[in-house]
Amino acid sequence: MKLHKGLVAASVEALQDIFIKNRQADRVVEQLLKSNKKWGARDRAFIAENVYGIVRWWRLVKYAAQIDKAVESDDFWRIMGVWQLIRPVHLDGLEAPDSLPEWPEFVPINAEIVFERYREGLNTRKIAQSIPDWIDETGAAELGAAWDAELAALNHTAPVVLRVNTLKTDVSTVRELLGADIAEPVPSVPEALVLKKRLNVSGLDSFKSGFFEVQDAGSQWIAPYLDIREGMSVIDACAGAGGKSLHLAALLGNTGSILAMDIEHHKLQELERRAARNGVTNLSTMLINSDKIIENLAETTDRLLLDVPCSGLGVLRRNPDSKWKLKPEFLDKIRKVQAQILENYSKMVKKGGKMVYATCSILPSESEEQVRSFMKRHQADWNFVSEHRSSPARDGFDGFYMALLERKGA
Ligand SMILES: C[S@@+](CC[C@H](N)C(=O)[O-])C[C@H]1O[C@@H](n2cnc3c(N)ncnc32)[C@H](O)[C@@H]1O
Repeated sequence: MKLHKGLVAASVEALQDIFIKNRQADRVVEQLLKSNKKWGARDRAFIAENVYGIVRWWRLVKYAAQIDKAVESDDFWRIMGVWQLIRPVHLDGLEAPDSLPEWPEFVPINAEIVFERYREGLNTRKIAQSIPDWIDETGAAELGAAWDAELAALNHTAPVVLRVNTLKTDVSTVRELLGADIAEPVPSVPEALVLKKRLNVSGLDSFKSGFFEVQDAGSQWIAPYLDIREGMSVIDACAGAGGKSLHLAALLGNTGSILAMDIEHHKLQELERRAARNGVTNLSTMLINSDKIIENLAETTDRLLLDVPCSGLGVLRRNPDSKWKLKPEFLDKIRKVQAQILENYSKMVKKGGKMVYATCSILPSESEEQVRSFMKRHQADWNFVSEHRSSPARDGFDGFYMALLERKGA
């Protein structure tokens, strides 16, 4: 494939935004594509594939390029050139291109040395799988032998998965609208359709009409895990922009009530917009801006979802830049927040009611161990019912954890 210098330069700039200005990769790519409306589908695919590819394989490609810390624009051009050489071998197993274009920016690249370094890098897991030392060590310590496969699976490109909104339509109608060859059902996830071809789904009329939301298949296991029945009161206490609140509303068939809460106002505003599009009529939102808010809701709800803030180490397929931005101190801090949320928010459940504690982390220290430690303190008050995980390696889904607990004594 012939390289187009304008697209390469735009990708280089995007990488600088991500790694120097610390901006989020998906926002950077989205903004770049939006501000270049003349680019065709192939140009857009080039930008997305190269920027995400390099972010995902950042450590390996830097190793092959012999760059320790990318600082100057020259470093990013070199990384981009080296990626053009190794990408076909690394991702598709194809023959590498013979040479790069003779652009001045690529002059320092020696393909022979690049491939020597690339092959050498593949011998060390943290370089081969492009992961910071501390995450590799934490993953190995917590997951043991399972870490290898999970880490490799977390480096795959995630498919686009839709959750059909049963308040408005059904799976076969959406499948027909999108094309049966494009949208395929996912065994064991009844409302999910996985796209076999990249589509700009948010531009489709069926999306604007609220027929579906984009939501990973593993994430779609969480709302049903709460064991809800029509007419129940449900609190989604870490609702964010409401991926799971909307699913809960659909499972309730717009009966009962959902109270969606979060500490961030703008997320709840986005949730309200999405709820209107989805035809949800049983949901209200509440900002958590003091401890009193939670205290005042003591023993008021039949079901509680705690989809707590976490490291996001289960969703690296979708957010590969987060592995470079995550710090050990954040992980320590967020584990304390998770324990506090579980301790304080669980009081909102009525006696005889149920709650689900969920994370999008593959680390037991944020998931199973938090629940074990809660259960140790609250054996008199709570029963542990069950727990489940979606595994990138086993299921091909993002890595989610969910545990169902029941409050004793009705
Ligand atoms: C994993 S995200 C939620 C994702 C959301 N449930 C969904 O399905 O789209 C965790 C959320 O918890 C919120 N959060 C962080 N600290 C919180 C706290 N102390 N109480 C309630 N929510 C909190 C964050 O703002 C974030 O939106």
